[in-house]
Amino acid sequence: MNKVVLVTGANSGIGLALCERLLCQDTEGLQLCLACRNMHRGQAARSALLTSHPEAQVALLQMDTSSISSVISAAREVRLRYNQLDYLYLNAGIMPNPRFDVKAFFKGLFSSNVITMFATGEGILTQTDGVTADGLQEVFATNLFGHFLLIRELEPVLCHADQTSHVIWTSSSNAHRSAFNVEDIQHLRGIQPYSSSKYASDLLSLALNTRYNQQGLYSSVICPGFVMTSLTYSILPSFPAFLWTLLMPLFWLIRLFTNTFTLTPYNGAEALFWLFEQNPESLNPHVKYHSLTSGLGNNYTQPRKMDIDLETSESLYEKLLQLESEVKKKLEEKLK
Ligand SMILES: NC(=O)C1=CN([C@@H]2O[C@H](COP(=O)(O)OP(=O)(O)OC[C@H]3O[C@@H](n4cnc5c(N)ncnc54)[C@H](OP(=O)(O)O)[C@@H]3O)[C@@H](O)[C@H]2O)C=CC1
Ligand SMILES: CC(C)CCC[C@@H](C)[C@H]1CC[C@H]2C3=C(CC[C@]12C)[C@@]1(C)CCC(=O)C[C@@H]1CC3
Repeated sequence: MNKVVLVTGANSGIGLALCERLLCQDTEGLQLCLACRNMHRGQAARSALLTSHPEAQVALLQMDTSSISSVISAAREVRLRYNQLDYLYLNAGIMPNPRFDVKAFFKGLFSSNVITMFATGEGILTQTDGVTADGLQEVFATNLFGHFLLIRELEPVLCHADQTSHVIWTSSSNAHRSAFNVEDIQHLRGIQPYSSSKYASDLLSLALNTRYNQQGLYSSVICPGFVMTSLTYSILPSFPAFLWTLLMPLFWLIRLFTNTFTLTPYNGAEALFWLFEQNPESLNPHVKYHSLTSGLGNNYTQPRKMDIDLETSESLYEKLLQLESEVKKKLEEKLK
């Protein structure tokens, strides 16, 4: 039986590396669906995958996770194309207008927190958020809410009594409880929308397990480590990509102290790939699976307990359900 795998944000970085790794492992038994907001970039990714795996079944799906109508019509298309979805990788993500606090960085360099700073980016990154056409905070809509809506819309192909399905979130070590407020789930009143959205994905994954395990749907979260992609390049916009490459020897050195410097999309996709091979029923809903790379360059996956609780995850879930019904009502009125 072919396994059907849908990946959001599949046209670049960690998402594309995951697709490449999945096809390397099993070209013929997979039906890959690349969900991309930009079809030109999606086409380029599909062509690259088919060049290295000409026999593979790779489909494209247009979806902008920040747009309610786009998610709803993409989900409708998925329901038409497939009877069952085995894996749903929720990987698309943004960190818009990042601000790198140089002063805090140098202060952190000479503190006892230096390893944590390099592993999580804690204390040195803030962002300025935008607002989507639907009136939602952009980071929340893209990284979390669009994906939540997608799961809800895909229930008929994800929930089967006799078969399990696995939803896998690309979260982050930058997901901090301190950045999240359950009274402000969109992070309207803060300067760390990225961290808030990733912490919310950790909470949501737990709530999904509570509500859906009996229907065969399981959810897990991973952290890819620090990976050089367009998302990280944008943190220092005046720093051209080749300068990042020049810094690689320094990063390899740092890797001797923190195995979270996975650096390449291939390494960063390790935990995503590892989860593909696991029985979802055997996984712990309270842990995050980290992609790690040792000083010698060996990749492995390590579970680490998350700083989350059931009560907050349930409150978040209720608020997401409420927002879902509000946005759907608005959409119906617009279509009338
Ligand atoms: N790089 C790192 O160090 C880390 C990354 N992560 C997470 O990994 C995930 C992948 O990021 P990464 O590979 O690094 O970065 P990339 O920028 O390379 O990949 C992000 C992907 O998400 C897509 N995307 C962005 N916005 C939307 C949208 N509105 N609708 C649909 N797709 C969208 C992008 O598409 P497009 O090409 O059109 O922009 C792109 O394919 C993200 O969730 C990120 O938060 C987590 C921890 C560390
Ligand atoms: C010599 C300097 C130019 C080195 C600067 C390094 C920092 C820019 C990076 C150190 C740890 C990195 C990190 C992230 C971004 C870049 C760093 C702060 C993330 C926050 C990116 C997004 C994530 O989801 C988690 C990453 C953690 C580590």
